[in-house]
This record gives sequence, C-alpha cells and structure tokens, in this order.
Amino acid sequence: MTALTQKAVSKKPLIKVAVGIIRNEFQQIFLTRRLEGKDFAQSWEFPGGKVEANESPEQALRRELEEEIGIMVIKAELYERFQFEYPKKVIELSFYLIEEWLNQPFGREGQDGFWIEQHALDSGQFPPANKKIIERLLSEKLD
Ligand SMILES: Nc1nc2c([nH]c(=O)n2[C@H]2C[C@H](O)[C@@H](COP(=O)(O)OP(=O)(O)OP(=O)(O)O)O2)c(=O)[nH]1
Ligand SMILES: [Mg+2]
Repeated sequence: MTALTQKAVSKKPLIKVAVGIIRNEFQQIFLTRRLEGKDFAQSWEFPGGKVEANESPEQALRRELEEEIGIMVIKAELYERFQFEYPKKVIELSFYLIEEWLNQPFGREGQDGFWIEQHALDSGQFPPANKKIIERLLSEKLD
C-alpha cells in the first residue's frame, strides 16, 4: 500500500456504536427499522447508537435502549465486538446479548419495532456491517 493510501485509510473517523440483541424466551429477537433521513434508512437494525465521550459502550447501550425502545436493561453480555470499514468511516460495533430487561420494547422515536424468530434473521435487510453477526446468530443451535 502506498503512503498516500495508508494516510487516506487512517483518516477515516472511528465511531463507536453499542447495540442490543434483545432475545425473549421464545428465541425471538427485537429489531427496529431505521427511520427515513438516517443512513441506511429503512434497513433493519439492532436498537442502539453511538457511544458518547466519557461513556463506556455498556453505558451507551443502556442509555440508547431506554431512549429508543423504552426498556431498562437488567443484564447485558458482550456477544461480539469488531470494527467495520464503511466508505467514509470506520465503526466499532459492540453487540450485547440481552435476555433480562424491564418494560415492553417499542419504537419510542416513531420507528417500527418487531419480534422475529432468530432463525429467520436475514443479513440482506441489515447494514453491511451486520453480516458476520447475523451469520453467527443463524448458526447458533437454539434450545
Ligand atoms: N443502531 C444500529 N446501528 C448500526 C447497526 N449496524 C450498523 O452498521 N449501524 C451503524 C449505523 C450508523 O452509521 C451507526 C450508528 O448508529 P445510530 O444511527 O443508531 O446512532 P444513534 O442512535 O446515536 O443516532 P443519531 O443520534 O446519530 O441519529 O452504526 C445496527 O445493527 N444497529
Ligand atoms: Mg440508534
């Protein structure tokens, strides 16, 4: 790689994002649909958002899930963390598995929210960064 390309790559901002894989006792996962006007509008997403300065990913997760879907997380377990390079930014995604929470999740910001069977997840509906995690969830042997 030339020095010039190297420089261009390293100049992309790194954005930390924390999201929740919220799973109920029926092995269904709660997803939301990204609103019009956002990047990846209309695509499915795990609820969550950007980690703010002076916040840990887990603190961001708790704040975002309260703001976006009205739940209070009781227990969150880090499921996977990786970086993914988009054309203009690199995101570091922390995925947390959440099986204990308070309140019924709903799209509190006007976005659609729905439960889907874990085995029916479709990576084509998510932003490209989610491919690996959807494959992992699909390959899990469920009880
Ligand atoms: N929430 C969420 N964001 C994702 C997923 N996959 C993925 O590539 N992203 C990207 C989209 C965004 O570029 C970035 C940040 O997510 P976000 O738009 O939810 O951030 P936020 O809630 O803080 O929203 P905002 O204040 O910027 O509007 O992460 C995912 O499964 N869930
Ligand atoms: Mg968000």
